[in-house]
Amino acid sequence: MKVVVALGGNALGKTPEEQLKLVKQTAKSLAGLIKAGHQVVISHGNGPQVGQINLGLSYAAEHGQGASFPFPECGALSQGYIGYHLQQSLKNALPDKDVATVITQILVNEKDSAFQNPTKPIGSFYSKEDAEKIAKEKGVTFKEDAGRGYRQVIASPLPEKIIELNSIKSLIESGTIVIAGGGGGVPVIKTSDGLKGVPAVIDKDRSSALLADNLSCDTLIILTAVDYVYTNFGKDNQKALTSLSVAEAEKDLADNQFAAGSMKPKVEACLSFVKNHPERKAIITSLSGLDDALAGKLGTVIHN
Ligand SMILES: Nc1ncnc2c1ncn2[C@@H]1O[C@H](COP(=O)(O)OP(=O)(O)O)[C@@H](O)[C@H]1O
Ligand SMILES: NC(=O)OP(=O)(O)O
Repeated sequence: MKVVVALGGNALGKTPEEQLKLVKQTAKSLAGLIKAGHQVVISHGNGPQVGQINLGLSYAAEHGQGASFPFPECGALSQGYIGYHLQQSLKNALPDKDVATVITQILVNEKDSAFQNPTKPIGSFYSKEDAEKIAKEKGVTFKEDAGRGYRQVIASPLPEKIIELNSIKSLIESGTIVIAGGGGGVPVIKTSDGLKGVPAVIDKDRSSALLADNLSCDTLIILTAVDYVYTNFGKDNQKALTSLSVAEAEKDLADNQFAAGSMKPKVEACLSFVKNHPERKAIITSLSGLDDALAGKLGTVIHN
């Protein structure tokens, strides 16, 4: 199997301690896959982390402690922070292997309509009242996130091209375990001066699907906080989906079964990866469910 495994930012806990514990557990499952001879590339989200980094550095700047950090720089910091935990945990699980995080830039289109309609939830969850107050004070946008509260949202353009793809391929060929495309990749545009970061957060599910496609993978695994994709999620009649064909997924998407900014981009990314590729499959399950999902006992499998 050639697989990209994407770890959800929201599933990585709220503190460095929680994140390291969760990453360590997942690294054991990933190490098992690698030991079994599969080619595994790892990516991860950064929604809560990039929001916290941005908030903390903005607060410091507002209090005269250094400069404020633009979003692309915050995205790069989040790749280092989460990549460090993954690198350390994988190295501990597989001492004979080399592990490396590639700070990854991903090209987006500056005319992408996403820049006019922010949808990507970042940072912590707030009550409606607090969200309205902060939105007014700071001139930022908040949206309700899948029944969990209100979060700041930022533009989330589509990933078009992975700038460091050749470096990622070279590292894989040398036998290195690669962590890439973290936080969806730092979004950059082409200018007459070369590449330039833009204030946005790419959806890591979409960039993980692009990475898996570019690496000719047969499998994309998205690990999040739930064991399955559900229809009627959160309602009395919610139903766990063990198997989801392209046609079924398209119908459920049209029926608005999957929340925007959370489960919808995951299902769309899996669809884009498997559609018209009968040899491919995608799995959505929980971080702790990876072993069971690989044994076919848990998770939602998206297929043709
Ligand atoms: N139809 C659905 N099925 C399962 N989970 C859903 C659904 N709709 C919304 N969700 C929510 O989406 C969350 C996963 O999205 P998110 O937290 O953004 O992912 P990530 O772990 O990648 O950061 C789940 O934990 C769940 O709360
Ligand atoms: N960048 C990104 O998609 O992050 P999450 O996985 O935290 O949503």
